[in-house]
Amino acid sequence: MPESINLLREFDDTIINKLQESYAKKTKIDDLKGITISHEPFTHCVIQNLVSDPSFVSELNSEIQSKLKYHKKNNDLYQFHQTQDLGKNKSKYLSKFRDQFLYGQFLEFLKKITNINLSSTKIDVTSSKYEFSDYLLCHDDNINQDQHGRRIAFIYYLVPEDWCEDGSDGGNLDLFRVNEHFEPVQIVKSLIPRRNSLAFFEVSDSSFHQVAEILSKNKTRLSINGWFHGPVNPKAKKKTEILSGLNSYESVEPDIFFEWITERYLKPINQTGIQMKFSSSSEIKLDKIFHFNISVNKQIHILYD
Ligand SMILES: O=C(O)CCC(=O)C(=O)O
Ligand SMILES: [Fe+2]
Repeated sequence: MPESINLLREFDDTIINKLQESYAKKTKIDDLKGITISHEPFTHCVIQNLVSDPSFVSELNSEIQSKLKYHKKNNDLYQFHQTQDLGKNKSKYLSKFRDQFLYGQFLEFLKKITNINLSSTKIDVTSSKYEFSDYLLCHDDNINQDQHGRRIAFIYYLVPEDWCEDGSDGGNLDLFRVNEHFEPVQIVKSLIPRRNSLAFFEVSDSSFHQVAEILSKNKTRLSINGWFHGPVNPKAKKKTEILSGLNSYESVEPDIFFEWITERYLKPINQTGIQMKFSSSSEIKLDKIFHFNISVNKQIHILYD
């Protein structure tokens, strides 16, 4: 195994400057040493042939498929398999990819191109596996955060070499245009995953995307993906959606709140656990959160009063 893995071939300053300029001025770059930057529907970048050593790519591919544990994720918004956060995983190739590449060369590259002061201590990393009929419906990756949060989403693809270029295997990363209310309205770009390529984009209130359903019955869409963190872009702060006529939670009297919520959710220790789980997996299921004796009518009355 090589001592260090190289992000692409070496980049000289002329290339870095061109990429920086394209990112800042929203001009298009089409295949500059395998790198493409486009701004429709939102700024995104694809780097082909990311890791220069092909044997590293196949070792990494076999290692994650044989050593990592994938858990089924399934609800009405998605269906695929994913590992836990791999921040502390010690597998040989994966840890090299994470520590030398993501926390090293690639972080420096991203900071220069995007001009964002990305954190050098917090990168979320997981691996995802999509098989026949799996999908991930439209979402923006943008979760409410105060000071620090997800800034750059990245996906490194380890699909088989023969993943169809015409889209017939499915699994495109579809990008949506938003309307004036920042609602996703239409797919205007579809990125076909390619082995050893990496896509990244800035997380914002308009970065809506989805993984289209996998159509291939025998190919696996494997990836290493996650988020680089940094100071939250104030412009990307999500507006809290309050349905018209629906009271905001601040207007619910404390007494009513305590009457509703079951005791276990009021214990600080449980709240800390919930917060940690939610921060790491961005989702949580809270069983029996309301007392049974609170009637549906009463709930509706309080909400819509
Ligand atoms: O795999 C991809 O192309 C995108 C994955 C994604 O959007 C996510 O995991 O949030
Ligand atoms: Fe996403």
